[in-house]
Amino acid sequence: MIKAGIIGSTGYAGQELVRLLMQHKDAEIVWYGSRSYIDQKYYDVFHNMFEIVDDKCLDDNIEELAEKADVVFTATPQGLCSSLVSEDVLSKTKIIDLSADFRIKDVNRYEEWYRLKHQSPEFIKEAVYGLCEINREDIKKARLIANPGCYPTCSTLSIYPMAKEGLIDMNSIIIDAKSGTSGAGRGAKVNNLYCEVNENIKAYGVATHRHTPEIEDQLSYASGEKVVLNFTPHLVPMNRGILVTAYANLKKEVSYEEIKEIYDSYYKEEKFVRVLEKDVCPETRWVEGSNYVDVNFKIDQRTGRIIMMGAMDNLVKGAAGQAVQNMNLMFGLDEAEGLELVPMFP
Ligand SMILES: NC(=O)C1=CN([C@@H]2O[C@H](COP(=O)(O)OP(=O)(O)OC[C@H]3O[C@@H](n4cnc5c(N)ncnc54)[C@H](OP(=O)(O)O)[C@@H]3O)[C@@H](O)[C@H]2O)C=CC1
Ligand SMILES: CC(=O)N[C@@H](CCC(=O)OP(=O)(O)O)C(=O)O
Repeated sequence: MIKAGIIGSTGYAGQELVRLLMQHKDAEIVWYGSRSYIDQKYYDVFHNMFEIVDDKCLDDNIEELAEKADVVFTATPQGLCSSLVSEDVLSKTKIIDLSADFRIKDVNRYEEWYRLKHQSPEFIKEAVYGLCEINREDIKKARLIANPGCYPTCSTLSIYPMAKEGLIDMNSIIIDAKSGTSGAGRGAKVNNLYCEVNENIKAYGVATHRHTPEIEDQLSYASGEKVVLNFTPHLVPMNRGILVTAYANLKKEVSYEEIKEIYDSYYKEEKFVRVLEKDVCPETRWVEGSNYVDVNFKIDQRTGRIIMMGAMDNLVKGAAGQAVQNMNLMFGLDEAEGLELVPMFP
């Protein structure tokens, strides 16, 4: 049995990790970390866990946790994981960080976009970007995983085959994305109050969102070119879900069949990426509660652009599901263990 500790188990991403790990046949949770609920029963925070989890929340003692756990998930705000990582800790346990601390290889770029001083830049090089479909072999050998961001996961997987095949002008990409409110976390913020979010849709972080450099980096690695793009997220009045609609100029005339063959060749062996049938647009409701990313594309012959689309659950493939997928790879398990979740509807 893999012993798992979760720092930040009382947040939205953390509670989703608890839900998934409870159903994992090779893992058990040994540490329900919290900052605000120390010594309180976990089910007092999340009553869906009544008579399922009897443990109490514990503080974030990384030294003790590293001794107890084979893997530690940090589902905490930016900057916390980097303050905990050390050679001593990594010699005892593996870390899967759900925050952005180790996602961006250039520390200056991280500090500029996140307005934070990185606490352990010496580990950035070692950290593996945990986008399983792309970095699978490196993940298997890793001690420290930078679990990808939710928007970057959906955006990168939607665009990746076109970028890798050199079929689009990499400096013409515009990504329009939408997220449910759980993406903003459980902490109380005026912008996320019911009356602020309900019956409303708005853009935020326009031209400044912190996921921009992460998506640019991943698409640069894929295409071998330095990518600069526009990324505009929107907040929508639903609990879960991310929808990406991305636009790019095609470098040459291509047919639907050619591009479909390319998407299929990249993803036909990928359990969690579903390339939809012709003219079917991805919808968040068809992936909710599951680890699937649904992708598709449409060629607009009139404008010479391709429109690439993706939908996924921000808390599953966008956070906890992908983290468990990473854990499975790191421990030599079936990658899908604990993740064969059928999407829920309605
Ligand atoms: N929500 C999402 O869809 C996604 C989130 N992520 C990332 O996962 C991480 C967690 O996000 P999310 O669950 O949404 O956030 P929440 O605000 O819902 O939860 C944050 C968690 O971190 C704990 N925490 C907060 N501050 C500290 C601190 N200073 N020291 C220790 N623990 C602390 C909280 O503890 P307590 O409750 O006890 O105060 C809580 O358990 C973030 O880095 C986020 O970017 C990644 C992908 C998607
Ligand atoms: C709706 C909303 O606010 N979403 C968050 C992104 C989700 C998240 O927590 O970001 P990571 O994937 O980088 O960890 C945001 O825009 O900052």
